[in-house]
Amino acid sequence: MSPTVYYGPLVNPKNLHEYQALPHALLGVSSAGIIEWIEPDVPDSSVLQDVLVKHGYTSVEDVKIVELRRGEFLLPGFIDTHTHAPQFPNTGIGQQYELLDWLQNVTFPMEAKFADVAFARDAYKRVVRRVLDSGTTTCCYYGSLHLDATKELANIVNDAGQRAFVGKCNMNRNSPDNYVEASAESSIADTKTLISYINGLTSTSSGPPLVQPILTPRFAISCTSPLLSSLGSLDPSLRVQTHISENPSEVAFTHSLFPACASYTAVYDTHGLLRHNTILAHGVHLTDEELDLIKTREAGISHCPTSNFNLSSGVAPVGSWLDRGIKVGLGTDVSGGFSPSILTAVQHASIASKVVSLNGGGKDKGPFTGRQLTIPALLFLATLGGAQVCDLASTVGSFEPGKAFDALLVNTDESAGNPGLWVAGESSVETRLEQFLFCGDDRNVKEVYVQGRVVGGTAFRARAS
Ligand SMILES: O=c1[nH]c(=O)c2nc[nH]c2[nH]1
Ligand SMILES: [Zn+2]
Repeated sequence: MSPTVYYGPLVNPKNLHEYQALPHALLGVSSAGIIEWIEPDVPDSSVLQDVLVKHGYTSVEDVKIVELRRGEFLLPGFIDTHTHAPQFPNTGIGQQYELLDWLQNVTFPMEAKFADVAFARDAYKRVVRRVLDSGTTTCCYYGSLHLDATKELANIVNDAGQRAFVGKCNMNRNSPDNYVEASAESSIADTKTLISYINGLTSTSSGPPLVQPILTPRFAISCTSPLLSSLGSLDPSLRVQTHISENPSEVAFTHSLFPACASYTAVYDTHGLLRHNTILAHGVHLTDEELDLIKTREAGISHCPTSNFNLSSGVAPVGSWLDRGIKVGLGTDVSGGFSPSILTAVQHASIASKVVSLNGGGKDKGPFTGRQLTIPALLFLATLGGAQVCDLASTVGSFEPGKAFDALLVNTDESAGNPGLWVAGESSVETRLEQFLFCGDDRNVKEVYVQGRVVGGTAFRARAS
């Protein structure tokens, strides 16, 4: 890969309160896919040569220059902090159920099919392509409980060049006979085998491996205490993903299974699974004491609003989490959620925050509690917030020298094939971003870059076909 310089509009999240919108930016990416420098304002392309010389190139010939066209802008890639690869074939069905019935009637039967590795391979190829083309450059994947199928998922993600965490479910109780692990010991043995396998994959890009293993206790209900303890005593540098406090019946069942634990959160904490690299999906019904514990342990929460609406789980008080300083990202949670796109999660996160706001209360507790999420906050959750939750904020989530170039080239021009929604003429970068977040879809995702390499998007697909 040659060094590349991108020239044109760029959107860069900074924090929950602000983002940069630069109409004429220059961004230099090394041949290893690392951002080397950003020039925020180069309105006149005639000075391009001077700027390049300043950054060590002797001439324009030394680099590939990608000049963005009308309606295009660069955005850091989306980070999906929670989804289930083996549930994609179920997308869009089952919304009549709440969580526990949905698991029994819809989800476990589908996941059980992933015992068949050929079936898994076929499904996972399509899953990973769809997720990448939706603009997700980093994804936290739950696999099924099957070792071989989850190895296939890791292979496919690695071959596709996506940055990802891949885990196989640990679940040795309260699951159907045809979809349960035989014992805590066999669950741990398979988990260790998967970790070694993923750590042994050869990365398709330069730099650190894009695919990493992640511990995946499905949720407390499906794991015995010995299984949770064994997982908690594996290498603490391993990330953990699990579900928490999604639905009232789930919370009550969890309390009945772990009567000695003060709370659902305490179940994970007492088993060594609540730590700075833990991703907790949902958290809709967490108490103040639990939120304090999550903050103390520096764990993060994956907010999955599409799923929370779809399975009638509730409306998460995300603003109060943000005011407490808890790390928050977005998750699609397919197929509890019915869309693989973080854009849908952004839209539903906005609506969920408006529902919380309409219900009133708590506005005096901080800038986010009880208020609707702003565009800077929504953008942050979809990018940098997700990176923090994944313990990857020094690598991805925004455009900064030293970070990987994980990015989207967004096309909001009429020609993208999602026409009629965009303000005609020369609208500002801010307007285009807001319209993309609320009306955009994968037709507007022209190129998807992971570590500088194009791995998805409409133009990528057109070139491949
Ligand atoms: O949204 C969810 N999806 C799942 O597959 C699941 N398993 C436990 N809890 C869960 N919640
Ligand atoms: Zn989930």
